[in-house]
Amino acid sequence: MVFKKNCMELHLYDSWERRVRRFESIVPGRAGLYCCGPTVYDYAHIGNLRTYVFEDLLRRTLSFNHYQVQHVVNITDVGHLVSDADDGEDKMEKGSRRSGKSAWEIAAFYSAAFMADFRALNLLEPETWCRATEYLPQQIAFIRTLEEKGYVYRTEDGIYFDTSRQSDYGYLARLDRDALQAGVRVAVGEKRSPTDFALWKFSPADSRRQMEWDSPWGRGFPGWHIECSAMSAAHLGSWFDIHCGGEDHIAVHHSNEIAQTQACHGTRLANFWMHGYFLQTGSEKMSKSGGDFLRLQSLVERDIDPLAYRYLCLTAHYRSQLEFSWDGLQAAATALQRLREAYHRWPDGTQPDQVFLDRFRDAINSDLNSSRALTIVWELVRSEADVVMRKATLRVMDQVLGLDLDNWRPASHEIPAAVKALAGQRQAAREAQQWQEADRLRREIKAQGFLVEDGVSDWVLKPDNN
Ligand SMILES: Nc1ncnc2c1ncn2[C@@H]1O[C@H](COP(=O)(O)OP(=O)(O)OP(=O)(O)O)[C@@H](O)[C@H]1O
Ligand SMILES: [Zn+2]
Repeated sequence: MVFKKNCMELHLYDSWERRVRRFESIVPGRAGLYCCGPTVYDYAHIGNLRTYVFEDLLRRTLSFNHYQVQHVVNITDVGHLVSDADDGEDKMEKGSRRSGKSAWEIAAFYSAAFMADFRALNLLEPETWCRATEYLPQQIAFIRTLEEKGYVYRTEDGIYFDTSRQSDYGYLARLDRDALQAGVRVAVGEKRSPTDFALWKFSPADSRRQMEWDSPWGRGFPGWHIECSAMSAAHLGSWFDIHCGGEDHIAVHHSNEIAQTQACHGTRLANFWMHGYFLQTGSEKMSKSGGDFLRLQSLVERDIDPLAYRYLCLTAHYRSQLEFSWDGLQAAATALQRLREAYHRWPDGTQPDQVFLDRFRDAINSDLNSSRALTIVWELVRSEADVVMRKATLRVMDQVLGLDLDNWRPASHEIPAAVKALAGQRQAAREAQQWQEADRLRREIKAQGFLVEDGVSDWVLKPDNN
């Protein structure tokens, strides 16, 4: 798994070939990057966000290697069903029932929440965000071409892609189709093969969906996989540089994107397929469906800077699973704090240390070895190199790591223990309904330069800036 060759040139792991190979862009100097985006029926959890941190690291590394990156991220706001086998409810309609809001309202709400997380993690804004519901004509045209080429069939509930037409279907996942096919019952109105997938699903005959459109095959909605093939091709063409997602996409979503693109355009869509591995809780993938998940906001509520989570992600290689623990996160927060303090102690300079920078480039160009890159960062920080040079070097490295060192400001007021003690006394006075004493303590806290605010079950202290 570890890639040892000296690779000042960028080398990346390609899931299609299952090896690390040299990255060369299709158009010199430019790199097209498509990343499967969130299904906006709920908040993103920090597992989802780990994948976007990996993709951001990739994007920054491409820029570091002087590629002009065209980065496209989709928003899945229709068609992602609860089950990968094309059964069950659309996650958006399910989210709508849960919240009592319309599917359109929750799509807008959770897209905005996702983008707030994106910014909090200092992820670079993609050139293009694209929503599946805004690309219906492209998806329908795609399915029509597949139909004309004889790749589809109709069942009672939709239009399906016939995977038996492709001898190498599922190559990305090295799928054993014969084993899958064995023992499968074939019935009228059902899929012909377990690997076949929906391109278009019909609205139920007896009820209306919130999100549905007319099509040549009947009223309904597009399948999840067609959206990514259609939108990536719309923005990057049907043969572009890199397509990313989480490891769970290899077996179904990306295998299906490749199958339908091969059938429609004769390409496997992207030259490199790259996958971020899971954030785990216990031995399980952190997942929304599992219910037990942490949001970025859950960390903020515990006073943990979102960038500490970014740092934690960088400590592990993107192709290894990362076990979440609060201790690990706290250690990342401490390391980030020390890095920030060192950086801000040093005077500004413009001349980086070339030897350290070359070692850093070598690490990051070795299939994004971010943990090795961080080790080099700390060697630099603890080195004897001139501090002005150290700062200039760290500034360049941070363009890749994205820890936003430049914009961090030391807190102007640490809250003194004596003020915290006064706030505790005031809380006790309030609980005893001694309102005058509570007010007196509030004034005393204010005299020391702090404001105390009452939360639902606790109090919060803030510097009094007036
Ligand atoms: N635990 C995880 N760790 C890392 N990446 C993940 C994890 N779970 C999902 N992802 C990735 O997050 C991205 C967004 O996925 P999406 O919003 O569709 O959520 P999802 O896969 O439906 O999540 P869940 O399975 O938790 O319901 C995808 O690239 C997916 O592969
Ligand atoms: Zn996708």
